[in-house]
Amino acid sequence: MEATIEVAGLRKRFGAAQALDGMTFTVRPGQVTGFVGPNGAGKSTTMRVVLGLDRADSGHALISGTPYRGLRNPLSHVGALLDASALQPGRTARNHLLWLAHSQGLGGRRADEVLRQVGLEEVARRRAGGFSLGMRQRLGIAAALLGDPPVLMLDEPFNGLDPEGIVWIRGFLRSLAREGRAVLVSSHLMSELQDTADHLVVVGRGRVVADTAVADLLATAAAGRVTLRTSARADAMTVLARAGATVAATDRDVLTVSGLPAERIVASLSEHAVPFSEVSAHRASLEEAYMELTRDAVEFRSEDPR
Ligand SMILES: Nc1ncnc2c1ncn2[C@@H]1O[C@H](COP(=O)(O)OP(=O)(O)OP(=O)(O)O)[C@@H](O)[C@H]1O
Repeated sequence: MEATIEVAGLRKRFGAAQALDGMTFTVRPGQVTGFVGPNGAGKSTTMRVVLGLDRADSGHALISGTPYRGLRNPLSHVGALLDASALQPGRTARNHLLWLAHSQGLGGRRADEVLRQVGLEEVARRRAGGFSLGMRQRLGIAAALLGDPPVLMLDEPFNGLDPEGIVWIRGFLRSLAREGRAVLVSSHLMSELQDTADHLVVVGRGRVVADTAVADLLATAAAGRVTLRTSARADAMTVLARAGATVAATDRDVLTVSGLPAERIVASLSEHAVPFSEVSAHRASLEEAYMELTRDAVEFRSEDPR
């Protein structure tokens, strides 16, 4: 059976709040899938339902074709990081993992292996209560990896990390996916998933707003746009607008031009002796693509029920 997470038609209400409203998507192996949406969109609730910690009112959630409760030795099928602070502060990192391993019938050797994998071997015998948030996140990921599961689910693993920690998690998630695992990572910041996610499931108000390959999303967002670097921004804007282009100022000396092919941009600027140092196909950022994707869903973007 292929390593997957399948969520279909999940609905879940907490009092007046419809936390999940038909949530449906599939997470495939060999990819990092970003699970993105504003606070309260239903990401954590979905993960809790997948792990059998919350019961959905309707719909179903399967891990590699089986409901969580039907899995034998669940840690060897799915690893999860839901809350990095969920540990006994008095226990050492290693004892925390040994305790988890033994509770699941796994050997102690795995504790040392995963500590090494996440770069915590030097602090393995220090009490986890004194760990920084970044170290706790690493320990949480180590715990998720104990059973060497083909499916991983991490809720906001970037939260509170310094830039070095973010770079580490990005590389680590990519390597886990390269090993063929299905990796689902939630975030409320699209920018965190840049250079990490291969696929995106964008959610709002308990349902999927977009389910797309990152490459397709970026290509659509970049379509037909050209980046122009010039020290004469005002002149360039005037000349290109006259030539029929739509021009937006991106940075102090950078313009994003649409509606005019690169060769016509070069010709117009040269004709009017406007200096420029770069004309290139625009590379959209994930953040930019996300804004484009949700542009028409203003209601969704401005939503913050808390
Ligand atoms: N145990 C609960 N009791 C009551 N309401 C809840 C509970 N858990 C979640 N909710 C509500 O369900 C909705 C979805 O919350 P959820 O935490 O799943 O969103 P999220 O996308 O994970 O947000 P965040 O990024 O803030 O974690 C919110 O309106 C939230 O207030």
